[in-house]
Amino acid sequence: MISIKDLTKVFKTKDQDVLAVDKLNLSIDKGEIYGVIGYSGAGKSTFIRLLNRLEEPTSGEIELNDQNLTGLSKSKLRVARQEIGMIFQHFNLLWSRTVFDNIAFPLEIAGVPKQKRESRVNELIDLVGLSGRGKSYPSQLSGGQKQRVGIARALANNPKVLLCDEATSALDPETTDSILDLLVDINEKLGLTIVLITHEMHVIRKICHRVAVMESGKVVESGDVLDVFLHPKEKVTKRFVDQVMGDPDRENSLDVINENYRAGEVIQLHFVGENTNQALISDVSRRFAVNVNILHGKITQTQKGAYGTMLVQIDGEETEVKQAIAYMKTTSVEVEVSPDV
Ligand SMILES: Nc1ncnc2c1ncn2[C@@H]1O[C@H](COP(=O)(O)OP(=O)(O)OP(=O)(O)O)[C@@H](O)[C@H]1O
Repeated sequence: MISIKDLTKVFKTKDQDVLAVDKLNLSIDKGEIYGVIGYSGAGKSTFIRLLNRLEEPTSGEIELNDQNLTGLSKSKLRVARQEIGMIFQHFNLLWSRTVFDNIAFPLEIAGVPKQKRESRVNELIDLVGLSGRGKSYPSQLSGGQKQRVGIARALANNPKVLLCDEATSALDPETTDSILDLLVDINEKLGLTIVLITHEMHVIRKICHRVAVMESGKVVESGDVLDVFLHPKEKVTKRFVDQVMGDPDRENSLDVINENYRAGEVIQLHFVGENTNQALISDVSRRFAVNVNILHGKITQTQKGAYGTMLVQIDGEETEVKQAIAYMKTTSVEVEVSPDV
């Protein structure tokens, strides 16, 4: 659906050239929610703005449904852009227009006749859960409601792709969740492809099917969200996974654990599925003469199912402990022996 090849953006400033996006390659499937995560300065905003040519690429190609966006003239680009909606961190609404008129704006530009416009806007207002608020002005709305207007406006011309530029970063956690639920809802109802950028792993965890991790303008790691949670390869990815799974007291607790549980081995299990770990622990206790003590654990839900980590102490005769760990490693549960403190 979207194919990005060697996409590069260099900003030329007075003092220096800044390589914001560096030969980035990515392929995004129709109907998926694709998240791009990275710390500040990684190049995420530049990347997403390149996708609809709000920013002109220095080199590389972007294909949307086999149409090369990078080669299009201004007039053809205007038409192609109707396939791509976008929402922003600070909503970018027109403050002097009502909710209804904000949503109608792109339809006016596209030359949709008044009557059709009205029914489409009303449909969109219902879709995003703003029924009865059509006559309100943006200043009379909460942050979450403003973003709902942004979403309705972005969907007005029936785009195939929705780009989300840190769409929930200005919202509190509860409102963030309600906007993320709305994005999943429209992804499922309309089969809309969503590309989002964020610095919050919670957003990736909650709604994305796949994720790419960006650092210094490049994608350093990508894959299915659950896979990335289960096998993060890069240091930066591990830090993002820790945003969701990490316990603020983990370091202290590991110190204490290492002090207090000197016998046997302390291991960390990473697993997919709610019950996988319980099944494994009872299985191991039955098969081997060991005690399994659960020290700490956390399970979180992703779009593709549950992911969890658990810290356990395996205690018993050395050979039994070794055999138990060797057995655990043959299962679908990922085993990390002597996790870092
Ligand atoms: N218009 C510009 N002119 C010059 N340099 C720019 C411009 N826009 C972005 N950059 C630089 O490009 C790099 C990537 O910035 P970008 O805003 O894309 O990162 P980001 O991951 O979105 O970070 P943030 O979340 O802080 O916006 C940074 O070094 C930034 O200073």
